[in-house]
Amino acid sequence: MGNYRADLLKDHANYDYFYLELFASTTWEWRELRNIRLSSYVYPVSDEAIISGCVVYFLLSNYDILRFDISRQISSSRQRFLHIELMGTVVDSANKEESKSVLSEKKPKVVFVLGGPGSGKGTQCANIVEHFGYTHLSAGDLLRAEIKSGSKNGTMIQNMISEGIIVPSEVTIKLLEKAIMENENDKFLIDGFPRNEENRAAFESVTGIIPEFVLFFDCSEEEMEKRLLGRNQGRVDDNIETIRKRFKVFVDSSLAVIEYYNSKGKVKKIDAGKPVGEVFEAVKAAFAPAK
Ligand SMILES: Nc1ncnc2c1ncn2[C@@H]1O[C@H](COP(=O)(O)OP(=O)(O)O)[C@@H](O)[C@H]1O
Ligand SMILES: Nc1ccn([C@@H]2O[C@H](COP(=O)(O)OP(=O)(O)O)[C@@H](O)[C@H]2O)c(=O)n1
Repeated sequence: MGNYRADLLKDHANYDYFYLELFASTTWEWRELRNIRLSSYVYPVSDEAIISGCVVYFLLSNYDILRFDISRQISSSRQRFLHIELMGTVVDSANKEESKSVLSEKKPKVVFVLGGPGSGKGTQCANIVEHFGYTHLSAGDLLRAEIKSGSKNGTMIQNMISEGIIVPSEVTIKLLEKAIMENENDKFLIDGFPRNEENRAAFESVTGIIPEFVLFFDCSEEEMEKRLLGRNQGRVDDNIETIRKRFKVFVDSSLAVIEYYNSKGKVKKIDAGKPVGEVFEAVKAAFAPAK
């Protein structure tokens, strides 16, 4: 059981600050815990905590469990520290092993399609399917279908999409694996995944799949915002407040994935700010066999 504050100090990445309100039924007082600092890579999965005595447990998006011991709040004259510990990770190891063997037998060819929200990933994937015979798997569509199916993860996924937060990898990877296994095709466009380093590393280790290449749709926020506000598909996250959060998540978490694949020479960057037809000309060139 590591000390979470110590972990955070080692990590110089971005932090997000959370606010917690607790009702002390003995004193009938609300206690406010401000500025709970978590690395931006993780988020509380839901606002439901498990409480036992003076200890509050939260499940985080990377399946770590965060433990707050309210009775061990340390005060100094200027600052108040909260005693926070990381409790270890929830891992579905049996399932991981099973899926690895199944997918590694199939050995599908995979192209990741990445880019900011509204950069035109879905639009161009439809064109690629028609011209190059791939099957399109949109991570966002699979998650939305999971909500509709009434799955036990539905509420958690719904909350995270409404906030523009990235759903834990285990959930998304299972949906992708299932979709790949259920389809006879062996060529897949995976759109909107991996969206952070956790997504990327977990997908590689669970499935053993390395993408052929990564198509990156590069587009200005101004243009993406205009497109999302005009998309009109009734999506809960296509409102200005959530759009801004999604842009932040893209810059803070998703760009790192593109940089990783760029360092491996796998990124094909497309200027996605142009009209649909022009973007598709560039996409076609990216799929053409190298001469
Ligand atoms: N090149 C483009 N120029 C103008 N509008 C576009 C272009 N590509 C897509 N769109 C529109 O922008 C919106 C977002 O596109 P979409 O393909 O759904 O993006 P993403 O899958 O990256 O979120 C849609 O309404 C789509 O019709
Ligand atoms: N790999 C992924 C893909 C999407 N998502 C969630 O689904 C939302 C919508 O993703 P999307 O790919 O359908 O849409 P865009 O944001 O690209 O327009 C994201 O904001 C995330 O909340 C996720 O958690 N993990």
